[in-house]
Amino acid sequence: MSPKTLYDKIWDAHLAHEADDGTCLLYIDRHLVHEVTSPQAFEGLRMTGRTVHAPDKTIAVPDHNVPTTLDRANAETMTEDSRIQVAALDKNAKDFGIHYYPVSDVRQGIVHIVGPEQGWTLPGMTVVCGDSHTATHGAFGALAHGIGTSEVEHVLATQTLIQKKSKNMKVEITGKLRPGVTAKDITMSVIGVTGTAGGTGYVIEYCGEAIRDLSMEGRMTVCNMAIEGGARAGLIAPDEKTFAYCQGRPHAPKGAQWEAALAWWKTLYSDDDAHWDKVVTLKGEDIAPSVTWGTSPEDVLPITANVPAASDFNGGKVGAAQRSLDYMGLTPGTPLSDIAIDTVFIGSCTNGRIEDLRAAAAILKGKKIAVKRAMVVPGSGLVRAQAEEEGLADIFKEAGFEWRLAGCSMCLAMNPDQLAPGERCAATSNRNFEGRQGRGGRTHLMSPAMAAAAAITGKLTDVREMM
Ligand SMILES: CC(C)[C@H](C(=O)O)[C@@H](O)C(=O)O
Ligand code: SF4
Repeated sequence: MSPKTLYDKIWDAHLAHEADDGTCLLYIDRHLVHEVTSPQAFEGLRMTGRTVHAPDKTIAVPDHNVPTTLDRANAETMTEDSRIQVAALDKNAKDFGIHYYPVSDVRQGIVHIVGPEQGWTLPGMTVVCGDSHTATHGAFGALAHGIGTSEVEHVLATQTLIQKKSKNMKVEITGKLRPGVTAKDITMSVIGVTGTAGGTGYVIEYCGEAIRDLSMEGRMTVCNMAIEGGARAGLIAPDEKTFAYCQGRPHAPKGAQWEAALAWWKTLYSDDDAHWDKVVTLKGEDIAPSVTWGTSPEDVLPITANVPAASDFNGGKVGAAQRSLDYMGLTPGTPLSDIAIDTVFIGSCTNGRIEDLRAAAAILKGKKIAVKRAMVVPGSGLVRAQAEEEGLADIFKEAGFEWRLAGCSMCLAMNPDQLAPGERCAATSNRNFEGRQGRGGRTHLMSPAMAAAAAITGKLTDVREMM
């Protein structure tokens, strides 16, 4: 048998049909659904009198539009559009009999946090969702990627997806990370090297000692941003940490089924002599705590660097860099650590898990914030409950953070948590596009520990100075 990558293995195991031109039909194991990209898909089913083919493999949760304030049961705080989308999901989940975690359920949260938490996401699966950050689930060695609304309808109706195979890309992070350097710094640094188009046409497998050393939470952070590097999906081969994370989760297999699953999962790795179409290698020790300065995730630098000038870039990027600098209101040559910020946002499917909250709380313990506002938005109700149990919520509140309910929140301006024009935010999310957190808002992406450090000093800060 010819050697295969992990991606090849999962692909082959799910291939239902291959046409002469290479167009394939893949079987889908898990379909995650949120309120933004599903209303027309369910409407399409209704109009053609179809049902959901595999309701037991279809999981829905509202996340993007939901307010995160404690009074959110009072829908007054929602816009009309938001209310309509959430109400549609409530109705569709009920009408079509799929698994559902409504706003009132403690398990509600960001779809990419709820899936793994509930044991829906497992190694070797194909996982899709009408959402680009479905890449997150690749941390389990699942082939997971975003799909469009018409594809959501196709998967609902058939539990299959039409796909063309991507190429194989290996991103290896060798050796150990230095203190203060996290999964977020890895994934941002990779995009700094490859650019936002470097992964286009590829499925990335992240590997190497620094990746193996990461917790499952950290691995999810890394895979979450594969899409920002242009890749179709990001993957990490499952290992003992993956199996331990999955075992005992509500929807993970049990007993003999667990043993059978485990036997298959243990075959899920890239063979030694598998073919890679592209390879990128970074040394773990070279990665620094990083922040973005511009309006693309590739605009990333170590916190010790200065704001670049447009002339530092070549060709096509000069104009984009100038536009970014203007939008961000930054002067070339300014040390990044001199940039004052107004707001801190800790949350999102990139960094809204318990380990992220622990990392931020460790920096904040006994300190007070020096910014106008700061909020922690746990990625799910269960993350929130655990953080309360561990005393993290008290640390945040005593520091001056707002302690919110779960949702996408200020990751994107689809709910009441938004930046005002010109407001500058240290954010743990994954996109720093113009207007992403609110019209005219300015986003600097970083790790939870770095965001906590920024909250204390009121400016972008090297977390290593606080450790
Ligand atoms: C709203 C949704 C379709 C979108 C996505 O696909 O990623 C959102 O989650 C985002 O992060 O921009
Ligand atoms: S938290 Fe942000 S990136 Fe993640 S699904 Fe929600 S809006 Fe998209």
